[in-house]
Amino acid sequence: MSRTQTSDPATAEASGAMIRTKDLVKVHHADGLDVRAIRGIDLVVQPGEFVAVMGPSGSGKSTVLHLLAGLVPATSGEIWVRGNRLSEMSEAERAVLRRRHIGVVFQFFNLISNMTVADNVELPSLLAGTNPKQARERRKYLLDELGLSDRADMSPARLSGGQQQRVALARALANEPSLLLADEPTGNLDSTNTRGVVRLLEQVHDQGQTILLVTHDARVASAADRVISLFDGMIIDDADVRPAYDSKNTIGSILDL
Ligand SMILES: Nc1ncnc2c1ncn2[C@@H]1O[C@H](COP(=O)(O)OP(=O)(O)OP(=O)(O)O)[C@@H](O)[C@H]1O
Repeated sequence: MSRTQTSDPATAEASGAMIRTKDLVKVHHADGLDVRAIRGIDLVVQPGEFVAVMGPSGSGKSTVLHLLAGLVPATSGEIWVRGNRLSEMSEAERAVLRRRHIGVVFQFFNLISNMTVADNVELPSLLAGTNPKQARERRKYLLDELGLSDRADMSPARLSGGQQQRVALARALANEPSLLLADEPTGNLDSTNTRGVVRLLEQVHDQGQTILLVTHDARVASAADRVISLFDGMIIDDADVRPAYDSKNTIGSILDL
């Protein structure tokens, strides 16, 4: 069922959307060239939704995530996250919004190599003022769920790309963010580890957190409530793939969990 007609930004603001964009445009400037990466996106994501963003290489998926995380400014148009208009916030205010409410996993994991895996995962909780015992328990739970408990005391620099990617996901989820933004969280993973990540995303979703992730993997997209297809910087399809807020139905059988 196409739902592009129902994503009305005006309605969404009144209904407390987690994400709202209006006429969002992003032009990258590089080597004297202008690349129109995002060409007018109106998007509404409600709290608790699990949204997968798909599309061919270069269609603008990563750019959308960076914009929503407030890491790059829009060329024109507006973005609201949890009702905060990103363009009206300072850099520092956007950093606070991310630290308190948004977990981000990008293709470059930005793990700190002179800290252990455990410390990397605990850091966001400690920065947010969580007590150390709780931060440790949350870290243990996440690393266990992602099959990384035996790597806790190592430097991330000594892990494989797929392991680093899972550490980055654990770090993003440490604070139980109300919004998870993830770029290809299973891109480097074999099917066993993909199942582990999807299982964790299902749990996060069941707890009511909002997820917006970019994926090329149809198995991961099957876990979502909604799949948005980008092409040439525009949304060309926006479809409910299963009843919203019913995350316990088909994914188990699809992934043979
Ligand atoms: N920092 C940048 N400077 C210049 N152009 C950029 C920059 N980042 C992205 N682009 C261009 O913007 C367009 C969209 O890129 P983006 O990375 O968002 O696509 P994508 O759908 O995530 O691709 P992929 O699936 O390959 O990661 C591409 O044409 C890309 O070359």
